Amino acid sequence: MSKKPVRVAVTGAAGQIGYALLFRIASGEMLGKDQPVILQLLEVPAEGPQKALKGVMMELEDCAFPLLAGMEAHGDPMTAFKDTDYALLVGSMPRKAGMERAELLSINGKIFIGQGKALDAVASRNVKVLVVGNPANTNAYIAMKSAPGLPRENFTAMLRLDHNRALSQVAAKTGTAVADIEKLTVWGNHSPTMYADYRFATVNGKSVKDMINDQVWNADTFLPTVGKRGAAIIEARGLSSAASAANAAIDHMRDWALGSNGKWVTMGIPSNGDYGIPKDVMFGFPVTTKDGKYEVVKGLEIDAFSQERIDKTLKELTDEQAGVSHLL
Ligand SMILES: NC(=O)C1=CN([C@@H]2O[C@H](COP(=O)(O)OP(=O)(O)OC[C@H]3O[C@@H](n4cnc5c(N)ncnc54)[C@H](O)[C@@H]3O)[C@@H](O)[C@H]2O)C=CC1
Ligand SMILES: O=C([O-])CC(=O)C(=O)O
Repeated sequence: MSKKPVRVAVTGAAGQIGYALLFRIASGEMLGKDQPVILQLLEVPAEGPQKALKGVMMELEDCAFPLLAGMEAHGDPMTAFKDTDYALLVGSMPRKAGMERAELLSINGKIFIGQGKALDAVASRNVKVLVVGNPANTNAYIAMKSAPGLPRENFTAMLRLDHNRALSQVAAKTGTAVADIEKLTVWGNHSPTMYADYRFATVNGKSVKDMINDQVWNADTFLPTVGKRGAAIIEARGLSSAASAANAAIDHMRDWALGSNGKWVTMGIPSNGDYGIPKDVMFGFPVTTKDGKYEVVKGLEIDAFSQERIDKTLKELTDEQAGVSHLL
């Protein structure tokens, strides 16, 4: 018997990430090739974005996806999020060349108050929320704090693009395949302060750290390359990452919903105090996922270099949090 459709809300659905994301959700790449979906699409309630959204929906229709059980266009989160099981909060302004993501907080932060409240009011009580819109960690924190009626662990921020970027850099450096690399993670904020950490990573059981054996490369090449990759894409494309961001959103939601089969993945999640990160800070952690739940990988040794990096990215996040406390 075929499965009951689930409801997937996507905001910023007519934007560039939306365009790279919706077709893959509708084709079953996010929730499985046997899971029908109903897309609940939110755009700004103005003629231009709504018209563009209609165009995207016409194209979705023209794909005749067997798993697309329905789709709706919305201009109000209170209707867009009704009974939704999954919410991908993408809609917000992207940065331009020369900006840091934190600079978007004053523009984008308030979007996540209204959307958090709407999720609180109308979404499924089990809704899984992924915030993509930047600055993603603090926007996710804002949404979580605006939705006190929902479990806090349902709110997550996207660090998966950073995780995937780190995987590709490590694969290139070691001459190995990304698929063979395990136990890599990215700690902290989706910003240049993030700490991509391959100390525990292995390729077919061999230590990546031993294979690379070059702390200068780690500190001076790897970390800046991963940390500033978003800016490098903007510099090259004139627009911020879209297809790779959509791909990471699919990876994040797929693993959360369907499980990571014991593999480590990185998710931005509200801290429970692990590794000394204060409760509720929306922080990138290594997690494993199973049965729709994530669990932080515990007991990892944090050496002095790593602690310094973790402290730096934590400080940035607590500063961002303090900057929005008057809104919450
Ligand atoms: N966390 C991550 O790893 C990444 C995050 N991003 C962020 O994702 C966001 C979206 O990026 P793009 O799709 O490239 O931008 P875009 O400008 O192409 O599309 C954004 C869309 O959101 C819509 N929108 C704006 N406010 C909205 C609201 N309140 N409700 C619903 N829709 C709204 C706009 O009308 C627009 O269609 C940006 O903040 C960007 O910085 C981008 C790449 C990676
Ligand atoms: O850098 C940006 O502004 C977009 C983004 O978050 C990324 O590509 O990592």
